[in-house]
Amino acid sequence: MFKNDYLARVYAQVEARNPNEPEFLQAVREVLESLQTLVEKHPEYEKNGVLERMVEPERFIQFRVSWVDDAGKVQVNRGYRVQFNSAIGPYKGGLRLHPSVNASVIKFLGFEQTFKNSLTGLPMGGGKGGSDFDPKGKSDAEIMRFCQSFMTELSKHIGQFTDVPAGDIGVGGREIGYMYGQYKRLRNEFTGVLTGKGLNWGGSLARTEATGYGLCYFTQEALQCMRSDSFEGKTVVISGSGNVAIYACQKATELGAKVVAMSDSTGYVYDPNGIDLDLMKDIKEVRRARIVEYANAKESATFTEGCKGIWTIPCDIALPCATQNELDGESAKALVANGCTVVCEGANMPSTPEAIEIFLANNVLYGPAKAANAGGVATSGLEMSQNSLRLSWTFEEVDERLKGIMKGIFHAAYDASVACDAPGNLMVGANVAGFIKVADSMIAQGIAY
Ligand SMILES: NC(=O)C1=CN([C@@H]2O[C@H](COP(=O)(O)OP(=O)(O)OC[C@H]3O[C@@H](n4cnc5c(N)ncnc54)[C@H](OP(=O)(O)O)[C@@H]3O)[C@@H](O)[C@H]2O)C=CC1
Ligand SMILES: O=C(O)CCC(=O)C(=O)O
Repeated sequence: MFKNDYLARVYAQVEARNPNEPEFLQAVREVLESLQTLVEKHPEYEKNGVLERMVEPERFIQFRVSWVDDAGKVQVNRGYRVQFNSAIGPYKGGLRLHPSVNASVIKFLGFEQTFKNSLTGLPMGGGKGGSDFDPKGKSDAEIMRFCQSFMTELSKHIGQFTDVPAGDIGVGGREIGYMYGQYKRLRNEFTGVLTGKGLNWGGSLARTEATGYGLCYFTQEALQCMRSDSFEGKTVVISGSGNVAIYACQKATELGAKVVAMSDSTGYVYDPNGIDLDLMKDIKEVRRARIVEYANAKESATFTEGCKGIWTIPCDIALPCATQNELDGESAKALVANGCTVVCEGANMPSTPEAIEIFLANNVLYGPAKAANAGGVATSGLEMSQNSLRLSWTFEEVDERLKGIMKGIFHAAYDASVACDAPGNLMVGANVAGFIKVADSMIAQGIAY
């Protein structure tokens, strides 16, 4: 509930304008609720209509993506790009290819991205895009034709100084390659218009690993500063088995933890001996197969259908790395009852508001997505820097910078939580710390920019 009239008014307007967009409303409500103390101390935000402007995307583009499947049949999907906020830099954020993609999902992601990018300390505004195209079961040739058609329209709206997309669910190195090739064909320019590029053509070392590694660096710093503890000896459960989940598993294991479960949209595998990451990578990154294959290949592992059950596995640390609202109140209660004391989010908005309430009420160290998973976009920012410099840094150099950025994000969120009378509440802290830089830049740039 809003104790502040200004925030209540802004939220009521967002609700009225976006009535069928539950994910977007959820993301906006969380941020506005976190800003109560700040806006009371800073009347300039209301005076300059900052919040009214911040909740409305600068631009929302929706377009037809037609392509021809392997049987010669015409298919039509819907493409999106939201250019949410450019106050502190060019729009920046991933592209998602998944049948669940719609305006609400794209807008919640773009809204969150604005604060996340601000937290990295790098000059990047917020954007996001994608399509309801389902890559599952499509041939390479179909993926290529879809990506080319998608980029034919998207290319009119992006550019290295305007908007720099990257990967998200369903978009990895293969898709970025097809899209980059099409952009180059259309524009005849070799620029850093996308990140997550291949290493031979302008990509950055460590971008593939960055979101998962960054999640663990953030969690490790939070554990150390708030609990005098670490990953060492901990049992970890990770949902998902895509880019973020795989590299979170790798880094958590390197830091001394045992990851005992991972999932995909069909179900989860439990391996009390610890996930065999080489096997998981072969199944997911090479064969693009279902996770049941892990249990088929590994005697120590079991497969259970359905995604939710993964949160009933006893663990010390839970890292949700699949998708939005995958962890609800019931799952949060199960985690707490089984002794879980740390939840840090690799996915965007994976915990429902009920789940977050349960974590906070039970003193769970809760690391919200826009802080904890910012390592991916931060390293995309480092890819942009390298492209501008016409240089490539070593893996170690990028990884060191990533580590520094993740530690910095934890401290910015923690310090802001203290300043807002909510010490240790990293959700409030991340929202406030991310907000201030964007809000002050919007004021500095005037209203009609
Ligand atoms: N890639 C990046 O750099 C960043 C990603 N993120 C966020 O991390 C999350 C994962 O992204 P990423 O690893 O890149 O994506 P991938 O496509 O590589 O993997 C996604 C994983 O999540 C599972 N998943 C996706 N949708 C659902 C669903 N509706 N229900 C259950 N499981 C689902 C997938 O299972 P299946 O294969 O069966 O669909 C897969 O295991 C997303 O929330 C994304 O926005 C955040 C910051 C940066
Ligand atoms: O690397 C990027 O630009 C975007 C990463 C992303 O989509 C995210 O942070 O959610």
